[in-house]
Amino acid sequence: MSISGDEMDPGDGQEEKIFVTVRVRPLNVKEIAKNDVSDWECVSNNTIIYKNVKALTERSMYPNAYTFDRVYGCDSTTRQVYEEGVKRIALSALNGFNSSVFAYGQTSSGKTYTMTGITQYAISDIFDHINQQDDREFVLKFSAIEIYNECVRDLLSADATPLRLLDDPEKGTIVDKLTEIHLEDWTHLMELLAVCEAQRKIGETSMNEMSSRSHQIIRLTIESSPSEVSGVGSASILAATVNFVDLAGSERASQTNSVGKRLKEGGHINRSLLTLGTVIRKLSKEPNGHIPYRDSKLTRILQNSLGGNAKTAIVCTLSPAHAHLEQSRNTLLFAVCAKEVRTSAQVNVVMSEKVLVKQLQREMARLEHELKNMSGTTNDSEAIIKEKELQIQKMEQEIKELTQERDLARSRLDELLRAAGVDQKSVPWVC
Ligand SMILES: Nc1ncnc2c1ncn2[C@@H]1O[C@H](COP(=O)(O)OP(=O)(O)OP(=O)(O)O)[C@@H](O)[C@H]1O
Repeated sequence: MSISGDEMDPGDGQEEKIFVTVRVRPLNVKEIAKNDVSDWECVSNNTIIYKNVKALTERSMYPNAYTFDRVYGCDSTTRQVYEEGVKRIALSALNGFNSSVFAYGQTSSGKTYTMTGITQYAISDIFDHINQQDDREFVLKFSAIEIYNECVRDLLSADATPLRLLDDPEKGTIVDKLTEIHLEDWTHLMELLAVCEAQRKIGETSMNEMSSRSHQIIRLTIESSPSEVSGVGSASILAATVNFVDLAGSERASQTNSVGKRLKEGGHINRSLLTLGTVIRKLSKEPNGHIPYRDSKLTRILQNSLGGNAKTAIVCTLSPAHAHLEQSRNTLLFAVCAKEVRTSAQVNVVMSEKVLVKQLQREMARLEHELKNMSGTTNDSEAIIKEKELQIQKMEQEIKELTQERDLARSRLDELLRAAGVDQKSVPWVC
């Protein structure tokens, strides 16, 4: 697989908007059984409209048409959602840009369904790309984080002790002691994803038998360095991460009939999503003002993806059912704000000690060479000066001799004039 310029948009350090898409899933069996109807229609590649005619005649504070980078109706495939924009963002990590792909939406709207496909398509493309490159060597590292009830957990560790978040002046927020596993191949990926799935907190609610009760971040770190055959031209080492974020779904306790444990989870989920919504809204309206990233673990961990050094795509998922109109509108409002948010991704170049030593050695050799050339030039100049000095001495000697000869000639002339009795003053050429 080759990555074309279109797919691997460089744009180092340039601001760009978050790529926002909306995907509507089909009505599910329960919704059909309740004779619910579909409220939404994608009328073009990027416009989705509210099609409930009765409501159109009512005065509504909500818009009835929304435009995004792409919209996908209920007959769309995850492959389409991936190929038409999300892929470009995800694969930019191969070129050293941090990137993130999020799924956001109410519970049971299709976030996990969409993100599972996107994660696998993207990592499959990353493997293909790596296999076709012989001028660079790649190392892939896999890690997985879960945020459950505001606690951060390592999905690759049997130890459920919450992990601490630390502030790194260069990298931003980092998850302390997070397991990173060297990813070998496709089979290895499938094993790791299965471990994450088994570890992730899933519970049954009345809206989704397999509801994700936590936020999940699958993180792939891609490091690449010039291979032996590539020569010195491309000496940089690139390191970037791509995050695949499957958020827990926003929900109303009344709709999910939550009590006890599920209600508590729902409270945490909604609070962190509220912070995410506030962060996105503030970034879209006053990006230079105070952004409350630190109000939730989710926004702290994803700070770079939301307004910093990253390329970001958000897939907002909707249930089409009329029963979920309010939630769908909230999701669309989130999406409207998200499309105004700008990030500015930079190529992340790192130096290994080996490369650093090599570069210093090269620089020293260059300086030594320059020094030698300079001392060569100095020697030449000294020789020229010496030669000139000799010439000057010779000329001074000649002047001295000529002056002596002139004086001798004058005195002889005086003698001759005196002997001839000629008055010297009457001879004009005798001074
Ligand atoms: N586009 C789609 N086409 C067909 N089925 C879908 C689609 N999206 C979701 N589904 C189905 O709908 C159900 C709910 O989807 P999913 O679990 O992905 O929702 P979710 O948004 O992740 O929910 P939660 O927030 O509760 O975890 C699943 O059975 C899934 O297979």
